[in-house]
Amino acid sequence: TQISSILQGGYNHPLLRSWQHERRLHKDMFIFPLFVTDDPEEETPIDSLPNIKRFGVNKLIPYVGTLVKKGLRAVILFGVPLKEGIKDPEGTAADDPEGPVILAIKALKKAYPDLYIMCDVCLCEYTSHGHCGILYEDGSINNKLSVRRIAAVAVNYAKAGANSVAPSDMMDGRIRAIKQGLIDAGLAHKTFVMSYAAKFSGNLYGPFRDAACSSPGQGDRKCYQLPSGGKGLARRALLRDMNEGTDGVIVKPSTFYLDIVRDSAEICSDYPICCYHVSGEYAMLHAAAEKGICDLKTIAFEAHHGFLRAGARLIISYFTPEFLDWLNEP
Ligand SMILES: NCC[C@H](CC(=O)O)[C@@H](CN)CCC(=O)O
Ligand SMILES: [Zn+2]
Repeated sequence: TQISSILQGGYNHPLLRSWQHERRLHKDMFIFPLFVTDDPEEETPIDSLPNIKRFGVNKLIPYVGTLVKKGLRAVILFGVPLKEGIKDPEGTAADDPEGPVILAIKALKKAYPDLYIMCDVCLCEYTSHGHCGILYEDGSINNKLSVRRIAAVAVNYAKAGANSVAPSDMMDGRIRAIKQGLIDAGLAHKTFVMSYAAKFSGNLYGPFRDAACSSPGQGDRKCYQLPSGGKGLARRALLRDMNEGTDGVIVKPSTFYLDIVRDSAEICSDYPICCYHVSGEYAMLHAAAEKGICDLKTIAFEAHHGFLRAGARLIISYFTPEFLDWLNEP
C-alpha cells in the first residue's frame, strides 16, 4: 500500500473524529424559534412539530427560563394571533403594542436581559389573505405598500426592544427600507438586520403554517419566495441584500439547499451566514426516527454538521432544546 493511501490512522478514535471537524457545534450558534400567541395562559403542543409548543406570554417566560439555564443564547419570535377578527389585508395586528410579539419582547427582555431577542418580520400571520405582503386588487403583490408596512413593523419591534429583526417576507427592497427606518429611528447602530435573503418556495413549511395558522388563503408564495431551482436568483438576492444594508443572511430551507449555503458563504464571506432548519425538515427527521429509519440524535447531529460544513455560523433550529443537553455530553 502506498504510504499516502493510509487515511484511517486519522480517524480511528472518537476524539480524532471530532478533531477532523473543521467547525464544531456549540450552544451559542443556536437560535430557537418561539411561537407566541395572544392568550397569555396558553401552552399548546403543535401536533405537526414534535416537542414544540405555542405559548402565551405568561407561560413563555418560565419555559424559556429552563432553556436559558441550559445555555440558550438566542431566540426568534413568531407571533400567532388567534383572537377572532384581528386579521386584515394590511396585517395591522403585526405591530400591535398589545400584540403577542411586542409583549413577548418586553417580558423576555425583563426576565432574561442577556437573552438575544430576534423577531421574524412578516405579515402572513396577520393578514386576512395569509400572504406575506399587501396585495393589489388582482391578488398580486403591491411591493410599495408591502415594503413600507414591513419596514414599519421591523422598526416597531426594534423600538420595543428587539435586538434583531429578520424579515422573512421576501419582498423586493425591504432590507433597504428597514435599514433606513432604523436609521431614522436612531436604532440602526443596535439592531441586527438578518435577511432571509435566499428563501425558497416549496413543500417544507407545512408544520410551521399549522403552528402559525399562516397559510395563504388562496394561491401560493411562488411569486415572492424563490423557485427551488433558482440558484442564480439566490445569488442575486444575496448580493442585493448585502448592498441594501443587511448585517447577516439566512438560507432557508437548509438540508435541501446546502449548495446555496456554500454559495452564500462565498458571496457573503464577510457576513454571518445562518441556516434555518425549517419545520418540514425537522418533522421529517422525527418521522423517520419514529419509523425506525434512523436514530434521532444521530441524524440531528448529521444534519447540523452539514450546515457547518457548508459554511453556516448560525442555525435556527427546532432541535435547540435537545442540543443544549446533547452538547453537554462528552
Ligand atoms: N414568513 C413566511 C413563514 C415561512 C414559511 C412560509 O410559511 O412560507 C417560515 C418562517 N419564516 C416557515 C419556517 C418553518 O417552516 O419552520
Ligand atoms: Zn410570511
